Amino acid sequence: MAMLLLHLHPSSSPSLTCLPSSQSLRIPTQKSNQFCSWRPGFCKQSIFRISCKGSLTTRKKATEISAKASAAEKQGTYAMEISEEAAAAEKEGKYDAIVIGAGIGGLVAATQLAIRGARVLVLEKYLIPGGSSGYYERDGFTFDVGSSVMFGFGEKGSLNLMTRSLEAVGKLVDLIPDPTTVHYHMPNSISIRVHRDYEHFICELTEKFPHEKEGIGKFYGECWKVHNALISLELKSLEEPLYLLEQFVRNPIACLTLAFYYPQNAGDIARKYIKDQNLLNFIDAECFLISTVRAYRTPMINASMVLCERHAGGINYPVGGVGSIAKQLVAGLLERGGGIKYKANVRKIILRDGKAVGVRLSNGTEIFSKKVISNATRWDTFENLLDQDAVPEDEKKFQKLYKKGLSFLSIHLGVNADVLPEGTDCHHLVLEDDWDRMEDPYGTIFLSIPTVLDSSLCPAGQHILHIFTASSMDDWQGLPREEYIAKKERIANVIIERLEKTLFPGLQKAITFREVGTPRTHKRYLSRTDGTYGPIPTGRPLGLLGMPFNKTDLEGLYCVGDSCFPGQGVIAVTFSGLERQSVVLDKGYQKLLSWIRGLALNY
Ligand SMILES: NC(=O)c1ccc[n+]([C@@H]2O[C@H](COP(=O)([O-])OP(=O)(O)OC[C@H]3O[C@@H](n4cnc5c(N)ncnc54)[C@H](O)[C@@H]3O)[C@@H](O)[C@H]2O)c1
Ligand SMILES: CC(C)=CCC/C(C)=C/C=C/C(C)=C/C=C/C(C)=C/C=C/C=C(C)/C=C/C=C(C)/C=C/C=C(\C)CCC=C(C)C
Repeated sequence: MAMLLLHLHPSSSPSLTCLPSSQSLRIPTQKSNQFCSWRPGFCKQSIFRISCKGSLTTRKKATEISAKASAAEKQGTYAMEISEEAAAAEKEGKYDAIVIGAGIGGLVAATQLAIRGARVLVLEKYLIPGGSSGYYERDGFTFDVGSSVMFGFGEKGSLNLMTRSLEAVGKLVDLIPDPTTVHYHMPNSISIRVHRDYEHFICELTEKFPHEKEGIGKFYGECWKVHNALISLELKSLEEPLYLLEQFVRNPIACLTLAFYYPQNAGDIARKYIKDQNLLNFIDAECFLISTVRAYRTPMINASMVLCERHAGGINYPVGGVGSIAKQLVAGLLERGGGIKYKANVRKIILRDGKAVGVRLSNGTEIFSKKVISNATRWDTFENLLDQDAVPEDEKKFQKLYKKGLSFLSIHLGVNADVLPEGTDCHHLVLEDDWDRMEDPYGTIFLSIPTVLDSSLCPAGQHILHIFTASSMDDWQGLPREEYIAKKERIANVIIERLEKTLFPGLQKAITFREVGTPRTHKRYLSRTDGTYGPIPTGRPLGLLGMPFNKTDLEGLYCVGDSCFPGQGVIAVTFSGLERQSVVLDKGYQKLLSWIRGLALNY
């Protein structure tokens, strides 16, 4: 293949059936600022199934493959899944593409290539797919490794990227709609639920800040403007000039709207309309949840996508845990002739005449391909997998604009079910008394309780509490083993005590299972340098302007994942996997994009 062709399958509008039937989703527009007209009864917890166009046989085969993979994994033999086509390609040394890493970004890129007939091999260092969106099993509990708030499974618009990526390989996952995206527990006793129903949420927020009713409407209204523009486009890579041209011709208003907001940040727009410092802090928390920085450093396009899509497509939890998404993508990849090898640690990207032509594994094996796609972070890709003299100038630009965000301390708990009050929400953000601690290590606590939606993830009469909070690798390096373990338990206890005080009296005593991970754990199992959660801007960014796309300045080397446009988040890395590369106007257009990114550097 002289070029990579990656884009969404054209036949991609899934049909959604709600079991039992509930009201259909309403997508508010920016005009919809009618507060307090919300009525209860909307979308009770029901499982809905995304039905795919794939044939029954394909789906049956897929289920069998997933079951086989799960069984192999349990027996510890899940080292390699490779189709006959991929095995033949390996023998002939003829892969079209090697993907380093089976995170969601890597798997989406691999499957999108495979459906276009490319011979693809994914190389994953760990034992199972998914990376941060993986899972692990202990004592009857299925824990999500990281991600748990799932966008991209919506019914309408073009942002249902998860559904469409799965559907492209004939796969489906059963979903449980989350009626509340997140329950905020913030300083000054601010307790706010982000209901799936937009008006219900706006109503609750306005009740807390009645004097800011107009500002609230205007800020969120401007977010809807961006969201409406986003959903009206066919979403593909902005690196494809002909696609962009086509979108501009078809929908000039939407494209101009996006171009207008492209270099802007959510915080500046919020400050145009809102004066109350508590409310501005709350909007910072809304952005922090998705970008781990405050609103003035969060691109307006990303903020709008999240703040609106949670009400439009909604947040939906995959039955069986977040890990089922990666399992299904792998099954689809295998059916489309691709392959995946686990415990395959890529040590170097092999360059010939400045061009990426393959990879070398830690056991010395060399595998060659026409293109290499890295799902490792850009730091890992350019600092570890390539020699320093090979790092292109454009990467240095990226490293000036973005730095590694903090890592996480994560606590996975099993608890007796009766410690949770009735009606407890699935996701919580807790910062009790000081807004200034929001971005600090151990400041804000993220809490996810997936078992309030899917009780199959734990033994009867129990719940899972997945708690995480920012933590720096510097805090954990060079400690002797015993000190390391003691420190883990000490800090975890403080976090658990805070939750006991704020949300769940009696929590300590209700714990039946407990496992604590640190930035060292993240680094080890996710192979992310310093265990970083993802890139954050070094200063005040020009919105999304500085974010690099997939193509790198090294011929044959592409990146996907959260250090590519549009950034952190499972739906964002899915977008990053939907690359399409055309040779038409390629070089000149790439130069133009690089020049645009340069503007962010000079700002
Ligand atoms: N880390 C968390 O706790 C957490 C929590 C919530 C959400 N998330 C989201 O998950 C997203 C990350 O997705 P992603 O697709 O960018 O990446 P990822 O980190 O999920 O996956 C990358 C994969 O590449 C593998 N890998 C890395 N280097 C390798 C090498 N040299 N050889 C072989 N395999 C290698 C890793 O083992 C991992 O499986 C982030 O955007 C983040 O928002 C993460
Ligand atoms: C040429 C140029 C440059 C331009 C032109 C103009 C235009 C046309 C433009 C366009 C654009 C576009 C298309 C864009 C797109 C974008 C997108 C898609 C975006 C997306 C984003 C997403 C995101 C950001 C997401 C995120 C999420 C997240 C991160 C999440 C998270 C979560 C968590 C952390 C959870 C936790 C919580 C608790 C537990 C509480």
